[in-house]
Amino acid sequence: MQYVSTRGQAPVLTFEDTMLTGLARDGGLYVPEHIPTLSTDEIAAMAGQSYEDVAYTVMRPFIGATFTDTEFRELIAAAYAPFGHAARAPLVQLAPNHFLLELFHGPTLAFKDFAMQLIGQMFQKALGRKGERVTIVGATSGDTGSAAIEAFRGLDNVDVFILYPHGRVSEVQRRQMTTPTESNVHALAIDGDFDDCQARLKDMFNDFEFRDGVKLAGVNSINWGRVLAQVVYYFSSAVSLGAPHREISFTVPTGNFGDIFAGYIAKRMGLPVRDLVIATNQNDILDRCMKGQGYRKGTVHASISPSMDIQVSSNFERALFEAYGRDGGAVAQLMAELAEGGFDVSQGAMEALRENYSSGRASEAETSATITKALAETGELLCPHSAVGVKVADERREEAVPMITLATAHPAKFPDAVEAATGIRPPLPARMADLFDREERLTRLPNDLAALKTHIKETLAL
Ligand SMILES: Cc1ncc(COP(=O)(O)O)c(C=O)c1O
Ligand SMILES: N[C@@H](CCOP(=O)(O)O)C(=O)O
Repeated sequence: MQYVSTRGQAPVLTFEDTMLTGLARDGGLYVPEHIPTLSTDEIAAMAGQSYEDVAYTVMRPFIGATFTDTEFRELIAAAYAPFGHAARAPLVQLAPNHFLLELFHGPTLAFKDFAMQLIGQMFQKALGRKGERVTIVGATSGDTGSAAIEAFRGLDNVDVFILYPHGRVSEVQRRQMTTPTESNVHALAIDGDFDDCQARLKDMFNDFEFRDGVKLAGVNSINWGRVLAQVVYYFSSAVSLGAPHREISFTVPTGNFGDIFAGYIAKRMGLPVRDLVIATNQNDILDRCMKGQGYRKGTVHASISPSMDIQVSSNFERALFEAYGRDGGAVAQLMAELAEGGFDVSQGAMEALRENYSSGRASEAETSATITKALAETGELLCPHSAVGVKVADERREEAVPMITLATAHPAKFPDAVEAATGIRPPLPARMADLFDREERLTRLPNDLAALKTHIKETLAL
């Protein structure tokens, strides 16, 4: 399996090089040159299998010769062993034909652990074999950063720098990033929003002298391995509700578009997905775009679902690449227009997008009311991101087709919003009970590329 850039001008790479490279050198994102399919029998055989076995079947066709079958099975087993639920991604029923996919039983209590724990294993194996060291720089609105730090803390061949927007992540998220004591972990509080952090990260990748000098690697969903690992739970959950013999819809709380794009890949691989619903908070650029208003950057407004406070949605580029018939030149042109403020999606591409995705948004009041209502009616305590999903799913779901809403984080990561809506302050799991007693370590920096590069180089003593 080879990987190509969404902008068509970067070298074609293997899975291993794609994983270790991060952003393509033309500024684009890597995608598989073709999307493999699974037969109905192969999908049906997943019923009753362990999450790990489903993961192997779904991801194996994308890995090529990077790992042997045995190695890959071992990496998967090690990745999911720390999860706090035997099913890894259990489904609970909210209402007739509406199910919640709990993706928050990993070490840092968010869906990011599904991919990050596996990426951590794959990086270690690949770097150990090559005898190489890399510098991971990540941008986070809260959850990617904590998951990345957990996956890479203490490793010999990796330094990890995480840029998060100062004052715009929850206290639990911040402490997950600032309290690890390992010397290879560096939490950087940036004076800006998540879009600024992600833009500076992409600037670093596009500065080849810096990129090559520090051996830059990325673990945001820029990295194809992140998207790939998230495809698995679409299969495991759909099969447990009767796929491939019936259609299933999904609603996905969306910010950077990595998670829902993984759902699209599952569909292309043969899973009978009827609707993929993009659920946004008040930062609703994607919902506006799907409603035909073009893709135009606005100001990021802080919300009670802070991990989705994103306007420039990185993986939407991958969706556009597919919608424009895999025309890298067209995507490069759109991204140049985005840098100037935004663009209109052509009619043909809009139709292609609407064949696969629909959308909805939740205001702050609607999100809060959904947390209250879900507790009263189902006993489920939702995090605000999952509540955005449940609210939009309730508007979109059809009687005859099961709807699965992705619950992307544990309510204890956002205790203020949950307490305001329900009066209940959800406790952290026992293993994190002392999180608020641990000492914090962080560096505050301006939203300035030169300052960031200097800080990283000085920390690495380069
Ligand atoms: C809790 C939570 N929910 C939803 C999202 C949105 O996911 P994506 O960025 O893959 O669209 C994020 C951030 O990515 C998140 O941390
Ligand atoms: N919500 C994310 C934003 C980064 O998304 P990613 O999937 O590209 O890593 C976060 O929690 O950091």
